[in-house]
Amino acid sequence: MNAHAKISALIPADLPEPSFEDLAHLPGMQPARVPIMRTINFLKDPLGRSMKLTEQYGRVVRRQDFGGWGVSLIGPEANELVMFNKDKIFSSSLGWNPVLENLFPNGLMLLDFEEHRIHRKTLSIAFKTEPMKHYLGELNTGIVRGLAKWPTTQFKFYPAIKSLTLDLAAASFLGVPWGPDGDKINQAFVDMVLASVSVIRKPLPLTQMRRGIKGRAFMSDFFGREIPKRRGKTGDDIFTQICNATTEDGGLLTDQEIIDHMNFLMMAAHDTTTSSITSTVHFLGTHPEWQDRIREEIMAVKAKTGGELTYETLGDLETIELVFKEAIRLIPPVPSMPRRALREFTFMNHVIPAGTHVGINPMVTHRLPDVWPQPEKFDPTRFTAENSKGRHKYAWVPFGGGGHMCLGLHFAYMQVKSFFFHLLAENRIVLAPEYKGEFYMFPIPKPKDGLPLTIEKL
Ligand code: HEM
Repeated sequence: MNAHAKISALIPADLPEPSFEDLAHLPGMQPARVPIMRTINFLKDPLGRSMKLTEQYGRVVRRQDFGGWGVSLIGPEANELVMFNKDKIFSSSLGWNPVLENLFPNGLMLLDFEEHRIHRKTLSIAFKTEPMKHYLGELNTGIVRGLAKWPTTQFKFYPAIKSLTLDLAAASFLGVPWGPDGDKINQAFVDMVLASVSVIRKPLPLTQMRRGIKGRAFMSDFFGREIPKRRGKTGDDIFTQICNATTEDGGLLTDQEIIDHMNFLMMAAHDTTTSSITSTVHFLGTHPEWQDRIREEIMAVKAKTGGELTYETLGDLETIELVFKEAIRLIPPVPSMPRRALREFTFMNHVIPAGTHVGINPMVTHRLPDVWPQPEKFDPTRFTAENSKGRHKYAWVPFGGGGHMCLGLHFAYMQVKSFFFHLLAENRIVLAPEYKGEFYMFPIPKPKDGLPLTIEKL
């Protein structure tokens, strides 16, 4: 496989960039006098603004965000059309590249169609049962060690979990503790992630993008030096698995491909897991009765296994799964997903031209009242088998769907279960009385105040 991408043969070279006039027949925004103000206002309240647009215009909305024109498609049917992508109309590569290409070029999510399929199949080896069992062991050990270091008085949860998930990644992704280079790797990685969501997209001096690009160079160098040590070796960490993964034609990935995949994987895993654990903790704090129900299941697992969380007992922790699903319904870690239409298509009787930037929006779909009665209410029982009957398959899409559905989904569930298993067995999460947490909902949700709380020993 060629190291550098590689626009899929299905992507026309002369794809137009639709203007307001090209989209004028669609419901939605009029051109703003000062477009940057529109972006600023959107960033102030992404959820409120997006909900309002849907109430005002419906499920196909012409939008002017971040300077350009595009279309938001809302609802389960839209999600299915775009994510399932039966007719290969939508390019993920052309959707995500403007956001991520500088820092995470050729990451799996930035590939399309056949090329994507081949790489996805190759990487899947790292998420099979045997390596997953090993990761669980690493997660259990790392979480117990990490929790022991947390204060017994009030502290900000968000920075603490962010640092813990990064430590956990060292063991399960790289198979080593961060070591002497640890702080530098940590910083390089944090810089890359921050740059990927920074407003200034050019690597000008003193910008986050410049720091991110430097971080990428550092990480690429780190992975590049490590690859020869991993090839031909056995190892249960994701990196070693990928260094030895074979493609359909029996070959190994090139060094550059491994570097690109590792950089992307760590980014895809880190902030999303941090965000989702944080929102779950937030809702468990505001609804403590769910902590007790989860604890009962934890105790049952402990009684069964002699105290451990084993791979085989993950399925017994059903309640944490319900709570987690409800938390990421309300606060999806990836609130919207970009694509670009390669051909003209029709949705809900609206003809949408080739080249259009198309956004699908879990943040809004997850709050549609016809799909989710009393959408603002935190109610994990929505996800019991009984209550899920008849719900559209694409109504709940925090992990996406179709060909690009999150490859780390089971890893994420496992990490979340391991975290709460160890946290709640002997502790409870306590928020200040009357605490009302608020989240920045975009680009990756996080609490505005860092989520101050106390972990109280029972
Ligand atoms: C709660 C945690 C997570 C959430 C909510 C999440 C969400 C998502 C979403 C929405 C996508 C699809 C984006 C699109 O279609 O445009 C995605 C893709 C992906 N995620 Fe995750 N993710 C999470 C954790 C992880 C973890 C832990 C890993 C790795 C261990 C991971 C690896 C990936 C990869 C490789 C892709 C690209 C898949 C492809 O394009 O085929 N994610 N994730």
